[in-house]
Amino acid sequence: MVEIAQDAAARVAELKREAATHAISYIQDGMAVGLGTGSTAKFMIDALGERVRREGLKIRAIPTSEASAAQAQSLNIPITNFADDPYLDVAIDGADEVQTGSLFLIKGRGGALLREKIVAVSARKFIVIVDESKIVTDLGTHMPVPVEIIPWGWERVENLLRKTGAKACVPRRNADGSLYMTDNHNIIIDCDYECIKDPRGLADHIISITGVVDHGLFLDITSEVLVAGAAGLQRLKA
Ligand SMILES: O=C[C@H](O)[C@H](O)[C@H](O)COP(=O)(O)O
Repeated sequence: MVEIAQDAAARVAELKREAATHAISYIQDGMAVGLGTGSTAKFMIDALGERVRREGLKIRAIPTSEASAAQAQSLNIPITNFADDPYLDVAIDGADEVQTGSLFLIKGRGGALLREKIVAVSARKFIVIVDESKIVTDLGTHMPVPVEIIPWGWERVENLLRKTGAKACVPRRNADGSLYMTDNHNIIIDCDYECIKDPRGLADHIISITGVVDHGLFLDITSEVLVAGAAGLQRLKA
């Protein structure tokens, strides 16, 4: 039983690596690049670091989390900022769910949704890299929508989030029971909708709540999705 689970996890990791490896072919000398967060983005940053090392690829990067920044620095990928690079040529990131057709996403399982969204909307091209298990017909099927909120008065915001149609709203916690803190020193409420029929309406409702900083619905942002699956690599375009 344990071995079967390990095999399945290894297969998924291989697919993530495949999507990540294809994505870095979009990156060329001189580009400013957004670096995502999570296990798929980690493969992408590793592969990018390898191109910097072997080919002398000259790029500048804005990472979407402290973890991705540390990884990029360890691989000698130069870091830039929005003062020097207000627009990025391309950003590459993973996702928790991708809706077929619309290419709307749920992101933020790793807690990096806010910086990820800032980077994604600042990029001329936003490339999403996933294994095929992330593709859904309706958002919310497998994942809750993470909502980043300021810590002060969070219980009030949680109450209001329950009124957005969520079946459950759960503050994210660390293993020791303390509230999980994002890199921006905010907290996250995971809202489970089971099946989101009106993503735009829901996004508008959530963002209208004072105290909400942002949410993990990424609508009308994605340029292309690279999906690695058993049958090979598929490119979904907006
Ligand atoms: O906050 C985390 C991000 O949105 C990740 O990109 C997302 O959770 C996908 O992560 P993974 O590539 O590990 O499945």
